Amino acid sequence: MPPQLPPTLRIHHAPPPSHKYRSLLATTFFPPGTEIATFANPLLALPDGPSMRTTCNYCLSTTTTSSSSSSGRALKSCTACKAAVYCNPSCQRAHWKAVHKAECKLFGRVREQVGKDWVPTPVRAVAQVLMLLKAGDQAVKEAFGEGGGEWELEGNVEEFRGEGEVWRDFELQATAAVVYAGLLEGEEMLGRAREVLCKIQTNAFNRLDADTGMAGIFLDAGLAMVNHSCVPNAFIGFDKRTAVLRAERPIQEGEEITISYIDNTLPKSARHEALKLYHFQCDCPRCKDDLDVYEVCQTSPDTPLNSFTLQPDLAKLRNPPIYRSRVSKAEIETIYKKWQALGNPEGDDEEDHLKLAQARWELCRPLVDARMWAVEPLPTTILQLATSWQSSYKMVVYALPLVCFLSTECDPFKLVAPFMPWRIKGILAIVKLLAVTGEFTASGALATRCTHEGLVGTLAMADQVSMCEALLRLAVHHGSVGASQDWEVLKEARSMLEDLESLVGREQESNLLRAWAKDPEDPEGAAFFENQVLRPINTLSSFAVEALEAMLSGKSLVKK
Ligand SMILES: C[S@@+](CC[C@H](N)C(=O)[O-])C[C@H]1O[C@@H](n2cnc3c(N)ncnc32)[C@H](O)[C@@H]1O
Repeated sequence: MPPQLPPTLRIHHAPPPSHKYRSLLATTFFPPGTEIATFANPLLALPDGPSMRTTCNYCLSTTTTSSSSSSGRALKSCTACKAAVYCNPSCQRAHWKAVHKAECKLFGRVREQVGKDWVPTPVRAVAQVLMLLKAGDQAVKEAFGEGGGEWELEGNVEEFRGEGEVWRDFELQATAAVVYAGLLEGEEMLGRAREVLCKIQTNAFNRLDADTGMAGIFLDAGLAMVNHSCVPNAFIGFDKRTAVLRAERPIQEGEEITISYIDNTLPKSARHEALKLYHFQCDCPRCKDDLDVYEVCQTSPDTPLNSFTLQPDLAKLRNPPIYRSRVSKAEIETIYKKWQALGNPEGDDEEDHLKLAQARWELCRPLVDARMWAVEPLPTTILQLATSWQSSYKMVVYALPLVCFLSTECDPFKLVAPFMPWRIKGILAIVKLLAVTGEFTASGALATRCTHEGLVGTLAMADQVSMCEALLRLAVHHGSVGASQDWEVLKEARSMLEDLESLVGREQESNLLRAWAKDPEDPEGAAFFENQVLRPINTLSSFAVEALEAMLSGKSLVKK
């Protein structure tokens, strides 16, 4: 079947000298959070090479062990190649029909030649395309064939060819794909394989899984027409084998739809470095005026949506930190470059991790002094520490102020729309830690697990169950807007909320929170949220920086 575009979208051809070529336009108005289109029949959808034994190779649902799927059932290997795995027979049949029939023998060749049972993702993707072209697949021919048809993908081949090292790497990968696909290695075939690889690099989206972090690639000929902006009006979410394009901001009928190909909250030079892969000069407003996250947030049409969030102070979202001018944009670029150059520690040595965290924090010092919490690399530095503390016996309680801080002082400025999946994940992180501290509080163990009196006192006074319920109501509300109903994080939030609602003896609190969730202006409900949820979360958040400073300077936490 030739590719088809959903009726909510149309293609616009930009006249020269624009290098944009084609773009996607909306055929109707989309309010923030609404679904623009789904893409359920991709040309390519594959898990990342190393995770192909723990991910269903057809529907791409993930699992943490090789022996059990997320539903508790074992993933079954293809009996012929023993490399591709599936969560059920219908996924296996569908994959066989879609591509595995052509690629199954590839894994035997790989095993024979390099002794592995997986292939790097781009190599497998190119091999799949070459085999589908050979099999005469119509949609793949239109996207990858030569002849400049309407659906032929942009490959920026000449630009890639001009990049010495990148091109040499492409040549190696293309050769491997041809060999593993069992095709004849003539110059024509190798040339075709290189071109396919250029098209995949330019048009496939990284299928980053918000639940597991595992990536893979996804390529749909229609979705591939969407251009980039560092202040996009849309974003893509993945639900197994389907990509969903959603509005991030209001989109008018006839307006171009844009997404961000990269992490658009990084400083300008880091964004441009990441965009090099796509060979164009970004001239979006964030790039033109070198706006930082606070400046983008200030003018975002989505700011009012935050009135039902953990940062409902819209004036704060519209006013950047007062000391912001103390750190110039050039200084931020330098900090970011030095921070990146620090790299990652090898191995699990605690000392090495601590030293690196100290060096990162010291580099961020000017941002800390200017209270520019949402400017990278500061939020990532805090997130890395929060993540490692969450699983540390000694530090788990101290992770709580950090995640509260990220959800109140960093995320709302970086990702203004509250339904963005990473913001919802941040809220769930608070709930999970409150479940731990709630148990410590109930069993009397809190004071022995934490020496910070302010933290212990706040938790002792707080109604941690109501805090969890309010947070879950926020997560369920925004998760239902910005993600699919099958999103694991949303399902988890729903089930936790059900458990809390069924607790006896807290009907009054639950009723107040239900009233607040239905109408955030409800006076009693709003007052309850303000006093019992927002206030303790802000207090916890206020301990984050001192906890970080104390821990990173090797002091135990000062008693307050
Ligand atoms: C995924 S494709 C997008 C569709 C593309 N415009 C086309 O007609 O095939 C990515 C390529 O589109 C172009 N592109 C994307 N965003 C752009 C932008 N903001 N300005 C100029 N070109 C852009 C670049 O050539 C990039 O490599």
